[in-house]
Amino acid sequence: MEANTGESAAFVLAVDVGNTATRFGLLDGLKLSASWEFATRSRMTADETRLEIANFLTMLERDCARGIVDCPGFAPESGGGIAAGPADAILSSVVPDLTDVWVSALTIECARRPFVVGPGLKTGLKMHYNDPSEVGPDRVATLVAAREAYGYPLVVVDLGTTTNFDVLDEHGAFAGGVIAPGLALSAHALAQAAARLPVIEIKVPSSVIGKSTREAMRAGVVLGEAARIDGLVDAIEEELGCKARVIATGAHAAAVAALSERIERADESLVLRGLGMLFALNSKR
Ligand SMILES: Nc1ncnc2c1ncn2[C@@H]1O[C@H](COP(=O)(O)OP(=O)(O)O)[C@@H](O)[C@H]1O
Ligand SMILES: CC(C)(COP(=O)(O)O)[C@@H](O)C(=O)NCCC(=O)O
Ligand SMILES: [K+]
Repeated sequence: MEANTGESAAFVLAVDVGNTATRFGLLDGLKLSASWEFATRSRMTADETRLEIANFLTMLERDCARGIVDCPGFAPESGGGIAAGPADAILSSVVPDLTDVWVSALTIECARRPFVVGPGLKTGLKMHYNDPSEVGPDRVATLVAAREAYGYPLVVVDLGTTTNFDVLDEHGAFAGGVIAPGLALSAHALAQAAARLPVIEIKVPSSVIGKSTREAMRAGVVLGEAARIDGLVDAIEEELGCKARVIATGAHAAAVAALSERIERADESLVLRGLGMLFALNSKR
């Protein structure tokens, strides 16, 4: 097998393994041309993982041919597609049990080892965490893209399995952050702990004073999340000693951004774009 020489292929496959969802991105340089998401399973064989990669690439070829995805170089008729690549990949996994299986599958599918975000990979980000190896690689990739797009000081609120806040200080360094239960997790915790509380769908309630069990729970979970974000952002700014821009990302970003006073906008593809930037940074000689 070829070693990863840093000689770049035309396309880079980015993989973001989250606790709830796994995302693929097809990167054409720093441009995210296409993405695809599927539910993370707690156990997957290397063969099943290869199948997910193959499915994504096959679907991309079809979508390019149909003009659904605008990535001309990936279309088989222009010499792109599966036969031509991608020969390079970069992985972020916050599920340690799945990391090895993804590395094996990507190594086989791309014929060289993928870059893995973690200790040893250049990020260009100064980390003020007691043990920087503790920081989730998704947070690192998110911040790399967010810093480029929005500058600093900055707070990125990632509304996924957890609601985590990633803070860039006035020098653009990772100052640390906050990890709180995510929206679905909060809703499930309520249902699990109290016999009369149902599992609710995450939706914005029509009023903060709930007139039914479900509406009251939605106020607690969804409106509560927005209030928590606004309150914590104020506290973060106080501790930083300066004002910061606030961007939301993750599955629930758009819904919560609309409810928050402090979130300026939702930007869902930060992790995948950050992976593209990290790939570029590390494949340069
Ligand atoms: N197919 C799905 N299955 C379960 N949860 C989903 C699904 N699609 C969206 N969600 C919601 O998205 C959240 C996960 O968001 P995401 O940003 O993908 O997180 P992660 O990066 O942690 O996997 C879940 O907590 C849930 O509320
Ligand atoms: C904070 C996280 C659980 C977020 O994961 P996600 O919600 O995206 O699945 C993940 O980044 C993680 O496991 N981090 C390690 C702990 C830390 O960053 O301090
Ligand atoms: K998250």
